Amino acid sequence: MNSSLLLGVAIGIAIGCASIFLPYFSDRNQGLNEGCSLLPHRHFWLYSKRVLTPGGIMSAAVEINGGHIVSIVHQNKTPKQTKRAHVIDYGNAVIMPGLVDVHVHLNEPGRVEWEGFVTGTKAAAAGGFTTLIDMPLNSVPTTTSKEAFDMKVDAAKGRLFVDVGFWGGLVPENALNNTAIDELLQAGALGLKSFMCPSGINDFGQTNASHIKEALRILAKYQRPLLVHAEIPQPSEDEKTDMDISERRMYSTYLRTRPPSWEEEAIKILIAVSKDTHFDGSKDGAHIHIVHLSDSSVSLDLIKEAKESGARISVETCPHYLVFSAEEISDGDTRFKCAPPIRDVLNRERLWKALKDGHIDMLSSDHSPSSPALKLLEAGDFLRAWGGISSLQFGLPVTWSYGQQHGLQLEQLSELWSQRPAKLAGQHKKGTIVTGNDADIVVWDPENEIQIGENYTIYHKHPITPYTGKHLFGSVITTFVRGNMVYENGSHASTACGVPILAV
Ligand SMILES: NC(=O)N[C@H]1NC(=O)NC1=O
Ligand SMILES: [Zn+2]
Ligand SMILES: [Zn+2]
Repeated sequence: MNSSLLLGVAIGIAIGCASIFLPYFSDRNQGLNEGCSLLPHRHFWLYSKRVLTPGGIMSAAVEINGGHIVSIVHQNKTPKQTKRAHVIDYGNAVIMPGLVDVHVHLNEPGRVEWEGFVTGTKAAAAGGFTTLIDMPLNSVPTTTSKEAFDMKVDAAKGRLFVDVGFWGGLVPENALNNTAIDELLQAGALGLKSFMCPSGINDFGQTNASHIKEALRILAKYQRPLLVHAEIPQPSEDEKTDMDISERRMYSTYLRTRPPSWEEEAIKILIAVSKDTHFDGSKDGAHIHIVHLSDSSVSLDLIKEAKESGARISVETCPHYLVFSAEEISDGDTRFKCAPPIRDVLNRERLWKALKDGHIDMLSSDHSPSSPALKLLEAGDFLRAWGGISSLQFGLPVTWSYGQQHGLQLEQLSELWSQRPAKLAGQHKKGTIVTGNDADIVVWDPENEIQIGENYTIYHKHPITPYTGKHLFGSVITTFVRGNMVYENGSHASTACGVPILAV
């Protein structure tokens, strides 16, 4: 045999072997970045008797390849394991879209002692969240310029266990500067966020109607939303400046300082502003999203009316407004301090009704922790403590457990936590289990009982939370982000392979 023939035979054998083993190799290795996933496969099937799809909950197998959902097969049996694709049979556990939280304060760079990309996204993964959208405060600098935005994205690289997008900040300093806003949006901000009252952070000032109107003009062009903390301080008759600590410890004092009229006034102005946002003949208009609605009375009625008359307005509420009530908050227990405040039981029950009836579009955590000292737990001073509740990891079991008592179906819960928030953030490949979408999935057991406490690992930077001691239903088994198994039963992937999501 001459040498060229020998070479030909050798190549032939090599190709033959490769084609026999190629499917196996490609499954194990193609696109697989060591450490990103607890599962050494890129091509696999997830099977369970309860897969939540837009067509309902069904017994099905979901095929995942290269980070995407490539098929969904309605079947009553687990698929056969092949050399090409690995199969995980989750039995009766629920397979549903990973949760998307559009309102999280990760506080990095600059205030990593409050929370951070690593701790926050590990908590998210353990709670079944696959995408977070980070607020432009309380990091240092606040995300109000292109430079600050680029710093934020740089700080996030290699530190994310789930995917994270970013809202830019709208403040008086940039609101009337079209170039600055353009640059922020071109850098990749998914939309803007502003406050109509003091934010608690010095370099994030409050905006007025003119600032908001000017920003909406630019946002409409990009078709990205403006998120607004809708409270405007109202003059009050019993405003006292000389309260002693015993008065400042009372929850009723704090509640009186931020009445529903603050929310009402802001929402009235936003509705008025939103009426004419069809700038330059644009037919879609700008989108205003009201964050963390607490008042379910006049404020909610105003929103309902505006929506009925065609305004492009959406609204979120948070688990703490749905679970707790003013009546049960002990004086001095500043773990419950947030803004707007948690109101009475009647208010809470009306929020549930609005959620069930579809008047509230989505849920978000408003996870806004601080370092423990700032919560002033010892003094219990409600007026001076940091306002913000730490809760990111518990969103799913909390809203499922209390939602069940209020007749909320699993399909509705998934719309509120995944489908609608993904849409708000412009993430059309996320939020639903459909062919072609990112394989962002949570597998969980809705019947399993847990207690937030000693035997429950909290991954937030600080464990301080008003949910401590709560008995809940629902435990997360596995979380997949773009096909990477980033969390399973108490373990995270060794490498942080979540990516910063930039608007294009
Ligand atoms: N700055 C900040 O995170 N504030 C948040 N905390 C809170 O309770 N409401 C908010 O808007
Ligand atoms: Zn807010
Ligand atoms: Zn917030």
